[in-house]
Amino acid sequence: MVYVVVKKMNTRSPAAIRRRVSPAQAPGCSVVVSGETGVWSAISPGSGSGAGLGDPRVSGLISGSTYDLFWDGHCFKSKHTLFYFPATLVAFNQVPVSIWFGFHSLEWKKEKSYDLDFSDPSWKEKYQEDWNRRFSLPHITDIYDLKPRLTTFSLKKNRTDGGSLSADKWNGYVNKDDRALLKVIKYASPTSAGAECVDPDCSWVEHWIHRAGPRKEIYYEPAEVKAAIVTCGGLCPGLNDVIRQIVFTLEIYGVKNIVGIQFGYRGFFEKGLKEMPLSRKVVENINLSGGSFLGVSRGGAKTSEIVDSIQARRIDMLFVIGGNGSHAGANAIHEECRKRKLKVSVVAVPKTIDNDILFMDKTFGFDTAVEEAQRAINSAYIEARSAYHGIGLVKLMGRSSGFIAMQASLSSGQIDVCLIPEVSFTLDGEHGVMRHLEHLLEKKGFCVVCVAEGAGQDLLQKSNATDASGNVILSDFGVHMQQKIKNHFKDIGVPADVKYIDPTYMVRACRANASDAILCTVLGQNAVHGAFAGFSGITSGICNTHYAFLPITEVITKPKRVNPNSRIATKKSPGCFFIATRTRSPGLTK
Ligand SMILES: Nc1ncnc2c1ncn2[C@@H]1O[C@H](COP(=O)(O)OP(=O)(O)O)[C@@H](O)[C@H]1O
Ligand SMILES: O=P(O)(O)OC[C@H]1O[C@](O)(COP(=O)(O)O)[C@@H](O)[C@@H]1O
Repeated sequence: MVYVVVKKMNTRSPAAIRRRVSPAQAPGCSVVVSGETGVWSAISPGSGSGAGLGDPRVSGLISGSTYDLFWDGHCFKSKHTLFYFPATLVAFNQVPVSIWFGFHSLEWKKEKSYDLDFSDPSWKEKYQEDWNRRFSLPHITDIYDLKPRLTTFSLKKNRTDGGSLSADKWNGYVNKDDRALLKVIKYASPTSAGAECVDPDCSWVEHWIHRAGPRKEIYYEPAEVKAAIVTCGGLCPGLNDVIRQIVFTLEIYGVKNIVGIQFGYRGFFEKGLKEMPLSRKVVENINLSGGSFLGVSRGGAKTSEIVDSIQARRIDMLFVIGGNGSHAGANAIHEECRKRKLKVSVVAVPKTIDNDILFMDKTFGFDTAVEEAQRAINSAYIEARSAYHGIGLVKLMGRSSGFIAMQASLSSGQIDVCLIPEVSFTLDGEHGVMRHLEHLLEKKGFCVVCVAEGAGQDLLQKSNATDASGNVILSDFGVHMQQKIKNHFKDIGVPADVKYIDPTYMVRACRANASDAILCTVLGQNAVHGAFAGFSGITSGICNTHYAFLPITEVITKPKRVNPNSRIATKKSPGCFFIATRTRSPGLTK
């Protein structure tokens, strides 16, 4: 299966940055890349003239056929095309193919370089080899012939007695071959609860990822390093904690030149946004408040200009704290630095209250957001409980993933209905949400509903509008629900007192809670260890309870989403349920 991930491109100067692949290199390869209608920037036949969105050949391509992909001199046979946030500039001929790539990065991966043949006795080795290749970490020695030096980050002083090694042998560093297992359950059968299987027998297959932490050898002279930190996307509790830890850890290595880039990627090219010199003294107390000390922004990512700026500023290490979009940006910057043969380490730290980053147990800020969301739920509950036929309605963030709504609902124990983007439902009719609310008012006299912002989008009028980063601007489902409930009960002549709470920005503007603060500390430290170890194009996360480094290309293939059939999603706090399908009665899912 070939995945092509093309994300959020602005088309300001596409012609200047097209990269052409010769059709002659792809004999017999029948096209191409697919994507979401509406965000294609331009598609043109071989001549290169832009055809655009309405082109019937494009619709034909998008309508679910199977195509092969030509990339990098190879024709990859694919069984599925599939994709996510496309918007790159692609031009094609029917056969053979020619593809131009737009200036924002097109990340692609071969998920498998072959079709797995389970009758082949060595299929497992092949699978694991492929996995190891995919999860290997890009390193500056891939393009440079560099010798490491002994680290300046000493752990000796941290040793406590009682270890099995003598003091002179113990060092506490992470070995470059250390790995953590991403998946630890051995399912006896594909029918086991939550089973994720590679083959039909659900054989045990090891999925190893690289362990994060300080290495004994480093690839930079700390005294010569200039390190920069940038925070992008939306706010998230803990941003300041991560900035602070990165600065502290850089200083421990001996770095003197640390700067903050203001207001996201924008700070790289917007005149008037100066670098902020950072030091322990400057960042000492920033964790005491929410927000980002450096400022954040969406949009404006022009990779080549950013790298020009990195070059001009002589930055050696760039720490990008952000979500899926920022990671795609970080990877594009890393690739561009490689192309220009710059010795720069680009290391990301996953940030988003949505908790939608692949492979991560959780992203920092998520816990805090859930905790904060519960205050709103509790208020909605009190309002609903105290009113005659009260209906409390809370809208929480979660563009494409309903983790906050789900966790806040489960942990509060006060929610009757939770609607998330991953589960479709109807509002009207026998099996609709409204009928269930009627039933709740009749039985209990009140009810509380929680909706994620991305829920029910198929029931609303679609908008093609996007924010500055290219994220689709969603229709407001919370407001829609509020009106819908009011109108419904008015229509059926049943009194209902609806109280609507939208705490979205309060949930993410607050300071990190204790558990997030610890997560931020470790993630920030590990990001610095990763950069000094010479990795670039990586991210630092917590996966299966272990701190790990992952190649960015793997974590941005798609957003992590709630599995509505998972055991956590189906574990219900008393009275709470998720609308399960269009056809089943919500009442029956209880
Ligand atoms: N595919 C991409 N390539 C390069 N930069 C990107 C890409 N997608 C988003 N960005 C940039 O990353 C930054 C943050 O993206 P955004 O989607 O707003 O937030 P998040 O990182 O939280 O997902 C923005 O400046 C945006 O322009
Ligand atoms: O109003 P803004 O700043 O665009 O943010 C809204 C978005 O922020 C989020 O909470 C998280 O976004 P990020 O992935 O950028 O952190 C989304 O759920 C929501 O759609």
